[in-house]
Amino acid sequence: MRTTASRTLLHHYSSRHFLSTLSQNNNSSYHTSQNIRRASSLFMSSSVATASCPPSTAFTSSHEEITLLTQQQAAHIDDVLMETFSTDQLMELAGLSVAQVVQTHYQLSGRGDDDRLENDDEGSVQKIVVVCGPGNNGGDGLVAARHLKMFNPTFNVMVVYPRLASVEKPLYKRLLAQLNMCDVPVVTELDERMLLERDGDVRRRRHNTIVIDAMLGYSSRGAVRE
Ligand SMILES: NC(=O)C1=CN([C@@H]2O[C@H](COP(=O)(O)OP(=O)(O)OC[C@H]3O[C@@H](n4cnc5c(N)ncnc54)[C@H](OP(=O)(O)O)[C@@H]3O)[C@@H](O)[C@H]2O)[C@H](O)CC1
Repeated sequence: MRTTASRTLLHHYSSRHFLSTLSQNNNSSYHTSQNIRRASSLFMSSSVATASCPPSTAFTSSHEEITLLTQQQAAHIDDVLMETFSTDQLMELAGLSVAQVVQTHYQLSGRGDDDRLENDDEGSVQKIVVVCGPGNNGGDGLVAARHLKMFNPTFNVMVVYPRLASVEKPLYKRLLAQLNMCDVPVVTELDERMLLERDGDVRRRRHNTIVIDAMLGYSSRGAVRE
């Protein structure tokens, strides 16, 4: 029974990532998709997800109904998966799927030959900023940034990693080396000017930046601190 549930959970792992993030951060920058809704119903029908606290529902800005997991439920699902899968594997799946949902939702297509984004109108996306915390949730963000860049090298992706210096684990060192290989800049502070495509180019200021919140997952404790 546990193996079957485990397989279902793994298959939809990344969608859980979205769900738990949404439940923990009311101001999450993530948007939902049909995939997430489908995954949520699968989660809730799995024996692993039947925790003492029942799941709740919420609506996104586009009025899609989604199921939310509590911090405890999300951690429990990871505990079950960690009996069989490594952190690297789960992180890779979570980050890849975040990248896929962002690309699909925002219909990102990269730049045309003339160094402009295709469909360069007011709704186009100029930059993707992934803000990463010091834990595994931040690791998911590092993976998502890499995949977005690999989907299309012309995507303007950057990582903000405020506690970069305190991250000692070999896993994070590898993830950072991979970002370096892919030419994704990693900074510890976000300077507002980084959000502009070109200094002094007023036209480009109107365009959008996607901010992916990968700061805190289910191990978040108390009020947010530096
Ligand atoms: N099986 C797994 O573990 C996997 C989890 N995944 C994702 O990772 C998160 C859970 O990861 P975890 O490392 O346990 O923790 P977090 O990323 O949520 O954050 C822990 C760090 O955050 C700091 N922290 C905690 N509370 C606060 C706060 N209020 N303000 C600022 N900083 C905070 C904490 O810092 P300390 O100073 O207390 O050490 C930790 O460093 C899970 O949600 C999944 O998204 C992966 O997908 C892979 C598998």
